[in-house]
Amino acid sequence: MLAVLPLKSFALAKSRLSGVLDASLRARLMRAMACDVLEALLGCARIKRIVVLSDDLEAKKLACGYGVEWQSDRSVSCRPGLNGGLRGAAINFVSQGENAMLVVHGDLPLLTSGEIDDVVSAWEALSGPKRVALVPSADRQGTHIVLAGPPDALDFQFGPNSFALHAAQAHRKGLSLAVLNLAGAGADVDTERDLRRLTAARTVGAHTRRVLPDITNTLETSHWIEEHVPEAYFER
Ligand SMILES: Nc1nc2c(ncn2[C@@H]2O[C@H](COP(=O)(O)OP(=O)(O)OP(=O)(O)O)[C@@H](O)[C@H]2O)c(=O)[nH]1
Ligand SMILES: O=C(O)[C@H](O)COP(=O)(O)O
Repeated sequence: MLAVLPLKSFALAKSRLSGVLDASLRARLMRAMACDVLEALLGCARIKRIVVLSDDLEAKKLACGYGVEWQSDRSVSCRPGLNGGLRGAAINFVSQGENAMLVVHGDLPLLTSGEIDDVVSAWEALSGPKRVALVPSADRQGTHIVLAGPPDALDFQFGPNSFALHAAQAHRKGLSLAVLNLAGAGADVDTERDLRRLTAARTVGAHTRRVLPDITNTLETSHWIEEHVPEAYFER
């Protein structure tokens, strides 16, 4: 099984956390989560090929360090963004004879090799020429994992409401579909609320766990400021 880990530039990642974490801590967090996801993929025996898809040279270095492949968005697609890059990569994988493609997002620090294995098993249990397994976010708005066979079976529609869009597309195209609700894979890190959940979680990946003390400190400091420094003190 081929797995693709798409990564936006670490310096630009997690922009929705810019109100709570500074740029350097956001980049460290994203890098750590990507390492944990890569290690979960490497720990799953059924994953035989891993490709990091990113225009970021730091992500390229990370891929090389783990001995996995790297492809740039730009080299596989002229359409910018996550969906364009994944579509271009999928078309190339079809021409290379790959029969399926597992897309796993990089901001899933609770993901385990066992959950990846569950997704592959659910997909393998489907019948029909075109099969798709989806793992939605815990709130069922986003999609965190897609396993599509053949790789171009689904047009990727990551963005707002992506789970409903992916499921509706699969239905419209007559694809066999499996949906898995998974605790680790369902938990990404986009908002301050997600960060607070992450600091309280028990089974966080080892790399992300090492960044948590600094995140906890930052959250506690901003909480202290909110409690003790009245809004009126801030210059407008
Ligand atoms: N290759 C590639 N990966 C991307 C791109 N945009 C997002 N990703 C990756 O797709 C996955 C899901 O991304 P998001 O949840 O939107 O994360 P994000 O873009 O860092 O978060 P925000 O900046 O807060 O929107 C993560 O692994 C990202 O690194 C892109 O343009 N190209
Ligand atoms: O579906 C998506 O676009 C991404 O996975 C982000 O999902 P989210 O809504 O859980 O952030």
